[in-house]
Amino acid sequence: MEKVILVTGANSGIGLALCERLLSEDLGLQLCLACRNMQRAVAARSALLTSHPDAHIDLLHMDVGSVRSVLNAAQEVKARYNRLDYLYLNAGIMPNPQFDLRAFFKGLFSSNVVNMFATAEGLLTQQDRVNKDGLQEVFATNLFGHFLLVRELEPVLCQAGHTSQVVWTSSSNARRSAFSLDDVQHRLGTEPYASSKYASDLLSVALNRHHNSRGMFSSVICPGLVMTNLTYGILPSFFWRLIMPVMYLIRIFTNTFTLTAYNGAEALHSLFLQNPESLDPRAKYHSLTSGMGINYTKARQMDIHDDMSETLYEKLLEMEKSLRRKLKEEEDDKQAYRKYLLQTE
Ligand SMILES: NC(=O)C1=CN([C@@H]2O[C@H](COP(=O)(O)OP(=O)(O)OC[C@H]3O[C@@H](n4cnc5c(N)ncnc54)[C@H](OP(=O)(O)O)[C@@H]3O)[C@@H](O)[C@H]2O)C=CC1
Ligand SMILES: CC(C)=CCC[C@@H](C)[C@H]1CC[C@H]2C3=C(CC[C@]12C)[C@@]1(C)CCC(=O)C[C@@H]1CC3
Repeated sequence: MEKVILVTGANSGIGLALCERLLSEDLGLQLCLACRNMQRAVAARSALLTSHPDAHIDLLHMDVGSVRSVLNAAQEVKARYNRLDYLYLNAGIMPNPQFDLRAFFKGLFSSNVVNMFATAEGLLTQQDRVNKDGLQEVFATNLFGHFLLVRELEPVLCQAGHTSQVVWTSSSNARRSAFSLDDVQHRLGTEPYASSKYASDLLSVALNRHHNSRGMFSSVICPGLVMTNLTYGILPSFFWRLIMPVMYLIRIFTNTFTLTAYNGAEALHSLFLQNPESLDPRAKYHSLTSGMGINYTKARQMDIHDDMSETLYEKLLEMEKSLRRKLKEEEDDKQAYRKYLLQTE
């Protein structure tokens, strides 16, 4: 039977490279590219079909940052497929990044230099905003929309006699000190990206606790530093090209500068080949590239407390409940208004 794979944010960067790699591995896959921009989704599908003309590739409109869009898309998935084997939660944003040049130069001459290049700790802040659902945009896109998607897709992910894999594209930028259970959306801080990625690490552990017994397994990967639209938002592409020789040099010391989307998708691809039951639920799987350009995946333990991951899970369930209630009320109001218009005509 064809394996069914859904990838969010599949129209560019690491998501698109993953699709390319999966098709090179196995042409008998049913790939579903879930994207917010259908024009870019069509272009991505065409590019994949150019290298794999016999591939089965569907498109699905989904804005992971919008509750309504996620719910509609999930309905569509359940109507199209009767089971899902892999769910890659890859879409992500880092809006308005600010690079702290002073901290960078200070870090360059400190003993923390390798860690600074690997994690960007202390170097980046972002400006977030509130979206139409009243949620912080980074939280809504990188975490909550994906959480809702998993919840909605439970019937196709958790099926008797079948295992499924949920894979989060997290980051080395994920940091416990950037996250607070009192402010899970990171309304008050300046590192919403690091916070949302740490939250995804916590959530993955909680999902395993609640769903492993029903055949659903969740894992977390880090793609390393990859040249994509996301990183071109931090520094312009011409600048990245200019410092490329330095980047290859740094790679010798960190192995985290994977640099290409193909390399960055290494851990995603490697998880695809593994039995989900054999994966460590508390590990983050890192895509790494050696100084010689050899790709490999390495599991590292995450900095996670069980009680913290459970509290986040409960808070997300609460948030889901109240957003669903709000949507229902909006729907009821609309219907009442339509009825009123019909009566007054
Ligand atoms: N590049 C890097 O160095 C690293 C990246 N990551 C993570 O990797 C993942 C992929 O990013 P990357 O490939 O680098 O960057 P890209 O910007 O190339 O890819 C991000 C993808 O997510 C999509 N996306 C963004 N917002 C939404 C939304 N609301 N609904 C649906 N899709 C959306 C984008 O679509 P669109 O084209 O419409 O914007 C795009 O397809 C992200 O989660 C990122 O945080 C983690 C560590 C390092
Ligand atoms: C000389 C040289 C290589 C300069 C680049 C300095 C910084 C712009 C980078 C150093 C570490 C990088 C990094 C990221 C962005 C660019 C850096 C800050 C990420 C935050 C990108 C998104 C992630 O999810 C993790 C990356 C960690 C490393």
